[in-house]
Amino acid sequence: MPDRSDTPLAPVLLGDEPGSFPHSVLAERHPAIIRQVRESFPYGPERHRALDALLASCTEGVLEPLPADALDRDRWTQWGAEAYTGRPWFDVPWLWSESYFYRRLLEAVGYFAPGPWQGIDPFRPSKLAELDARETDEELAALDALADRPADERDRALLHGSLWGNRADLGFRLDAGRDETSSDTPPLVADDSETLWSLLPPAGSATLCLIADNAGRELVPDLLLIAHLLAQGRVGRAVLHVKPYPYYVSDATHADVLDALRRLTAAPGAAATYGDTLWSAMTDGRLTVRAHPFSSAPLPFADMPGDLREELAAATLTVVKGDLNYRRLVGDRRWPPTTPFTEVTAHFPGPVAALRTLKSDVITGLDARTEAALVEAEGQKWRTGGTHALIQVRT
Ligand SMILES: O=P(O)(O)OC[C@@]1(O)O[C@H](CO)[C@@H](O)[C@@H]1O
Repeated sequence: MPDRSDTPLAPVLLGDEPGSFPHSVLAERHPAIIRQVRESFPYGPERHRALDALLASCTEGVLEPLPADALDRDRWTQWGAEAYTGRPWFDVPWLWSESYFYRRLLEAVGYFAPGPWQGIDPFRPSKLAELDARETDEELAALDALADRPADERDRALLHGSLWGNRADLGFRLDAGRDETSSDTPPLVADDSETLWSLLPPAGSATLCLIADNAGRELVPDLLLIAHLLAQGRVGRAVLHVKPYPYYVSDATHADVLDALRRLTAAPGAAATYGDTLWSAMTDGRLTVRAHPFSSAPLPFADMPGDLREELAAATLTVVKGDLNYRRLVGDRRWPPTTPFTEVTAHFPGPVAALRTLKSDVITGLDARTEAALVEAEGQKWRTGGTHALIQVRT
């Protein structure tokens, strides 16, 4: 991360503290994900053995190097593999070990190797179930009532749909025992939405990059937001950044975009109109989908490569969705919550907006009163419970 003399760097989050959220992800969530994946398809004995080996490695062992013939081995070396392989999963930066876990999981199910399981997304059954759920029908039906509302109400509804859609990630739901907090504190802990709208004036034909997070019930409202912005002329061109391979259980890939798009175009009522807008925008090049390798890198966005930096620098606004992308945007560190968002995102190549529900410890840009009220009401649970959200913008 570039030097910012006025904001000293906070310590990087590791997973080594029993009782902490990162530790619970490594010690409990990852084994649960392996169990879930094992049940998702009738994998044969070889795949089961590889999943067993990963389970042993990630709970009691060390990070093992990728196979010598892995096509992305050099890329992982550039991303720090030599420094971290051979070390216990709990002792390296949490962002690194978590991201590497998904790479190893795909290795275990044969996602990359030539053969029958190549390219089969182990999370697809749960992603499709979510897309097919009754709740998705209900959310899409609500678009009918929106059609007659004033423009500013529609703007707000679609922005908030995309924001709160982030609450619906499938990995999060694996934590069945996580406490639901009820609190009198406002759901939005920061709200720079006025600034966001000022960057995307009507008929301004801005270029928007949206760095997507989860598929299913998050991606659908993300796509609806993009369709709305295109239809309003607030955006002339949009680029949707997705993951190059299945990641963090429910993160969106290109295949998930196509599933979501089909869901929209096949829906009754207004939803199909949004779907048609997106379909024609993809067809004529106003909407493109990108799967840059760095999208699944175990590194903060401050380390993004030059080509991606250039692309994002040319955007009027980049919207960064979700919790993991927030960690990558501000740096996965124990920042004091009042650390200015504008300073920790100074490295970003252009104007950037974070839309995120709070599901991990990292937080910046709070005012002292908000932080104090949250702590008073909930201790530290507001950081990880997914019950609060933020819209933060750096112009
Ligand atoms: O990025 P998302 O989908 O909003 O959230 C991902 C998440 O649920 O998974 C990670 C823990 O595994 C945390 O970064 C975060 O809580």
